[in-house]
Amino acid sequence: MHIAVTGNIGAGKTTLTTMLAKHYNWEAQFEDVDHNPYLEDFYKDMSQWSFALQIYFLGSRFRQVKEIRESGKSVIQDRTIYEDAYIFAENLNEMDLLSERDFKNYNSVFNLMKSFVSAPDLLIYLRAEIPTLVKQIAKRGRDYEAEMSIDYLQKLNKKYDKWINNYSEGKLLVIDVNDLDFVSNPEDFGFILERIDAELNGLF
Ligand SMILES: Nc1ncnc2c1ncn2[C@@H]1O[C@H](COP(=O)(O)OP(=O)(O)O)[C@@H](O)[C@H]1O
Ligand SMILES: Nc1ncnc2c1ncn2[C@H]1C[C@H](O)[C@@H](COP(=O)(O)O)O1
Repeated sequence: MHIAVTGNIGAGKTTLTTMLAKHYNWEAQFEDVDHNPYLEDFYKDMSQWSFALQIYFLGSRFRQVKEIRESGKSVIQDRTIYEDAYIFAENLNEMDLLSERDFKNYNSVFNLMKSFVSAPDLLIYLRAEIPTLVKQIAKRGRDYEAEMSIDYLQKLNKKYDKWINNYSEGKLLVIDVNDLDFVSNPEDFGFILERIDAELNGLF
């Protein structure tokens, strides 16, 4: 079984993925952030590093998909390969931070990879408004994310909502996390578990 947690930067994906992996005894697959060779440079100069970063994330995400498929285990994944292409790369192109030529090149690789990728059995979307995202990004405190603009987060949020509204590849659970503190409030975590259990029952 393949479960994936999706959502904008700071929505709580890594935190929830960790908690769910522990609760259900699933294996967790996390994003390649701490050892990512481009991320810090990307935030300093998006235009210069966007293509290199997108190719890096694409490769790393495809490796995860391959591992999930080959493992035969129940795996929960922190962010999907679709988000790299449909949210981040597309947005960078629209912001003129990823050239037409590089975006075309990127998409031809992504489309090739996509034919080998199966959608997760369950996609959990953590929907968060900008103030929630800003608060949680600050709480996490990565130096290179400190200057992230509201405009960038807003554009990504719009893309997420559009993508999720049209998502039909598999089961989808949308959780509004604006008023949920699943980190320190067991009732809020319980509410999320109830909703996931209902979806999982429908899978088998
Ligand atoms: N619903 C929540 N309530 C309280 N704190 C949260 C919530 N979701 C995330 N956080 C906190 O916000 C920060 C960012 O969360 P994180 O899981 O790293 O987000 P993401 O992986 O989506 O970027 C972490 O410090 C986390 O503990
Ligand atoms: N495909 C991507 N393009 C640009 N930036 C990306 C991409 N995937 C992840 N990121 C960034 C956003 C955050 O700064 C870190 C970690 O993501 P998070 O949503 O906080 O887990 O990587």
